[in-house]
Amino acid sequence: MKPLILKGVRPYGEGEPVDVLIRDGVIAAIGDVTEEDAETVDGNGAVLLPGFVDLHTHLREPGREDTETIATGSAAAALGGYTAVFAMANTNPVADNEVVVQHVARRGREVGLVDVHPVGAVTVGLEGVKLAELGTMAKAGVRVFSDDGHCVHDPLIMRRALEYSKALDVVVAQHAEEPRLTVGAQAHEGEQASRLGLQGWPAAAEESIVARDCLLALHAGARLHVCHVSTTGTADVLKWAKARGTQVSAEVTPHHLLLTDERLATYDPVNKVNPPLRTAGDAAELREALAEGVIDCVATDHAPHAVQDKDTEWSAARPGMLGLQTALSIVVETMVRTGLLDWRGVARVMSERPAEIAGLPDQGRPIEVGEPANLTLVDPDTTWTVRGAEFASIAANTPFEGMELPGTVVATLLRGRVTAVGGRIRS
Ligand SMILES: NC(=O)N[C@@H](CC(=O)O)C(=O)O
Ligand SMILES: [Zn+2]
Ligand SMILES: [Zn+2]
Repeated sequence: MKPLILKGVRPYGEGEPVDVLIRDGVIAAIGDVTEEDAETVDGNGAVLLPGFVDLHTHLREPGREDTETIATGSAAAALGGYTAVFAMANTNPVADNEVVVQHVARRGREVGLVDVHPVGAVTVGLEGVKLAELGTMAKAGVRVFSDDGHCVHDPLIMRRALEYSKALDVVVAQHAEEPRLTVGAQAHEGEQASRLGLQGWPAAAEESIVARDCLLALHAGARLHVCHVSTTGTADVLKWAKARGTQVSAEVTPHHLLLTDERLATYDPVNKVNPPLRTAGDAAELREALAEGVIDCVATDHAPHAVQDKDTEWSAARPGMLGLQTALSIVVETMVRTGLLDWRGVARVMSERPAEIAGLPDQGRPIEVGEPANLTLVDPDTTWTVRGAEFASIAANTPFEGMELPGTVVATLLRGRVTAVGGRIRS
C-alpha cells in the first residue's frame, strides 16, 4: 500500500491546517510532511476526526438481503464516516450462536470497508426465555450482546445475563421496553397520539426497565449499555444511576435528537420507529444529556426496511429508519451548530466513547503519530440534500428525505486505506 498524505486538515477542527502522513496503516507524521510517491487527499481545511464507531446497526444479513446486506451496509457506513459498526443480532436466523456470528464477521472482513462486529443475542431466538450461549460467542469474539428489537424483560434472565457478561468481560445492551406497557403501541403516549387516534407507547415503559436494569447491574457489579434512549425520564435515571457508581452507558440516535412526534400528523410510516419519536422537550433534554455525558454516545439504529413493509398503513408498517449516511449531519445540526458540542465532543460521542464501551483497542484513538489510521475527514461547511434513493443502502427509508443538512464526509480511512472519498466507495 502506497503512503497517503492528507493535505491541509485540521485535527479536531483545531489550529491551522496541517499535513498528515499515513504509512502502513499508521499515522507516521503530522505537520509539514514530504514524501515522494504518496497518494494525496486534499483536505482544504476539513476537520479530521477518529473514525466513527456505531454500536447499533441493523445489516439484515442473513435473512433480509432484499433490504440490506453486509456489503451494502458496509458501504453506507464507510460513506457515513464509520470505521466500525456493530451488527445487531435480530437477523434470520438470529445471531444467537457461534455459526451466525462467525458468518457475519467473516462477511464483514471479505467486504473490508468497515470493521463489522457481530452482536450476539442474549436469549435463544430473541425469545427472552433461555439464555443463549454467551460464553461460546464471546470466545468467537463477540463483545456486545443484545436482544435488540425485543427487551430482555424477565428480570431473572436479565440478572443472569449481567452476571455472565461480567465474568466474560462483555457488555449487555438493552432495548428498554416493558412489553406489558406497550401492547399495541404505535406512537409516543401523549397529546399527539390522542389527537391522531394512535395507541400510546408510554415513557414509563422505557424508564422503568432502565431503572430496573441499572439496579440489577449495580448489584451484579456488571456493565450495562442502554440502547436508543428517548425520554427525559431515562436521562434522569441515568444521571442518578451514574452518580451512584453504576457502570452504565447509553446511546441516543440522531433521529431522537432532531425529530419529534409532531411529524406523525401525516401518518407517513417513514416516521415510525421504536422507541417512538417523542416530544420537543424530550429531544432538547437528550441533546443536553449527550453534551453533559449523561448519555455517552450517538448510535444510528440504522434499520433498513423494504418498501412493502414500510410504505403501508401506519399500524402495519415496521418501525425503523436508515441512519448511517445521515448521522454525522444530524449531529452537526443538533449539537455543533447549537454550540452544545465542539469537534472534540463530536469525536467523543461518535468514536471514542463507543470504542471504549465495546472495548475496541484500535478505534476511537487519539490523532497522534504511531496511532492506527482509522480516520474520518469532515467538511463542516458544505450542505447537501438527503435523497434516500441515492444511499448505498438497498432500502431508502430515511425520515430526512429532502432535508438540506450541514456537514459532509470528505473521506474515510480504515487502517490507512481510503474506503470512501468524495462521496464514493473505494474498494
Ligand atoms: N428501531 C426500530 O424501530 N427497529 C429495529 C429494532 C430496534 O432497534 O428496536 C429494527 O430491527 O427494525
Ligand atoms: Zn431497539
Ligand atoms: Zn435497533
